[in-house]
Amino acid sequence: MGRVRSIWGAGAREASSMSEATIFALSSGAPPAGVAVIRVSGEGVRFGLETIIGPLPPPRRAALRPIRDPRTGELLDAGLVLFFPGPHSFTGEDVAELQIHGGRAVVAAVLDTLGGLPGFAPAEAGAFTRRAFENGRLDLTEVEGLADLVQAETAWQRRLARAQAGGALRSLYDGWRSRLIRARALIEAELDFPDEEDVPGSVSERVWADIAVLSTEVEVHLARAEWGERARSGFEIVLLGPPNAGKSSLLNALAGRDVAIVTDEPGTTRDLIEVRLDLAGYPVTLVDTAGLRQATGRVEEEGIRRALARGARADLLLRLDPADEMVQPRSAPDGVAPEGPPALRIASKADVIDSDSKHFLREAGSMPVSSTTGEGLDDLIRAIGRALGVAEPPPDLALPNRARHRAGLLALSESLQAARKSGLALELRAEELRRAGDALGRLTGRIDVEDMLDVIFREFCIGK
Ligand SMILES: Nc1nc2c(ncn2[C@@H]2O[C@H](COP(=O)(O)OP(=O)(O)OP(=O)(O)O)[C@@H](O)[C@H]2O)c(=O)[nH]1
Ligand SMILES: [K+]
Ligand SMILES: [Mg+2]
Repeated sequence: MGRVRSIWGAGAREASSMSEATIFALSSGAPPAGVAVIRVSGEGVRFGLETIIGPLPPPRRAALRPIRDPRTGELLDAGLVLFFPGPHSFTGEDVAELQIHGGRAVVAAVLDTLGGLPGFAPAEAGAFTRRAFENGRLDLTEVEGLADLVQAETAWQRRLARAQAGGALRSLYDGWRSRLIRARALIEAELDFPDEEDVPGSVSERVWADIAVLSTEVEVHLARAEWGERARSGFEIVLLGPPNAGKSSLLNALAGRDVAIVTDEPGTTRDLIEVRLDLAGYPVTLVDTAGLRQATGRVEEEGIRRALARGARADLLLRLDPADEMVQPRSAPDGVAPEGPPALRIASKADVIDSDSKHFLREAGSMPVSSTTGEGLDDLIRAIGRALGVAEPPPDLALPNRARHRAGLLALSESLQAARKSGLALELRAEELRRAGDALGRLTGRIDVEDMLDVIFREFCIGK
């Protein structure tokens, strides 16, 4: 006991000279779980580990250790301990991971013990990643990729996030940056020594040729932003049609579960009903709505108003009409559907018509679908992919995928284009190249990003 106390006291003095707290957090999911991973980062890691587990394990090698509360000497748990000395760690600081049993009381006791160590403080959301960024282990695009990877729900979200966290955008942008630096150096030389023979005109020509190529590469990359943003943040698809067209049934069929109430009563659905779906790897919000008709009461009227408003800002509409009525119209089709978003026309309840009628409907541009038998659902999912323009993924996964990227790339592209104006004085063209470099620097977080950091790191969960 006495020995433990003396270490405690020494640590407290050490901690007061530390610039930043040693942070710790439960990095795995909420207990109870089979295993819990607690992560610790900062100058106090060595001291903290020695205090609660005894001798440090060799770097990057898992070792089974008892974990004790130094205040009482009580054995809290035994678990695998990993030590990653800085700077070659996730944060760039000394890092430790404790893999312990994932029971609530075990996790609580170990967190409480860590919190009792001098200079130790619970990590805020994103704090580990923020240190990794500040220590130059990650650039801003990799940080964003990690945030997306943790949030990814669908295959395309995972692929994009994995590529970006692994440096796909970083290496592209760093490559562009090196080319810009080289171009600027050559232009500066020409500005400094305008009359010298050793900066021949052909050098300058090559510089501008490469800037032209770079400018095209940026344009091509920027053109993929829409794809990237859609694959990352998803689409909204709204079901519209007359009462009893089978909208709620189709929502349930696509969701694979019983989300919305289905009855043979027209006017069953009144509120908007949303489900988040993974449609062929893309995140989709599918919205069921009230059937469109002359409303019979205030509730239904409001339901229809909401249906139309939501439909008007959808990425895609699914317009349903019962197949038998499309083959033999009994009433004029409703004319109230919103204009604007692209729409797929669906002939619902296709199980009640014969194959000649289906052929006729396809020819007329409708897709026969049956929620009862599942017929036509796979075709519908493929058609949705085509209608949204995501059916053909771009050849690589280095894709701009958020408004921040789009804005930065636009600034970059504009500066490059301005720099290429041959009528402009060389000084001004050089200045535009400098601006292009700044735009890239903001994209990767090398410069001028303090104001954006809080926004970006807020996306993280605690322990990451
Ligand atoms: N045979 C057949 N019947 C269907 C199909 N889809 C829906 N129905 C039936 O059609 C009726 C209406 O279905 P809903 O899904 O409630 O239709 P809705 O468009 O949501 O109706 P409202 O919410 O009232 O606007 C129910 O009796 C369903 O069982 C289908 O694919 N085939
Ligand atoms: K109904
Ligand atoms: Mg319904």
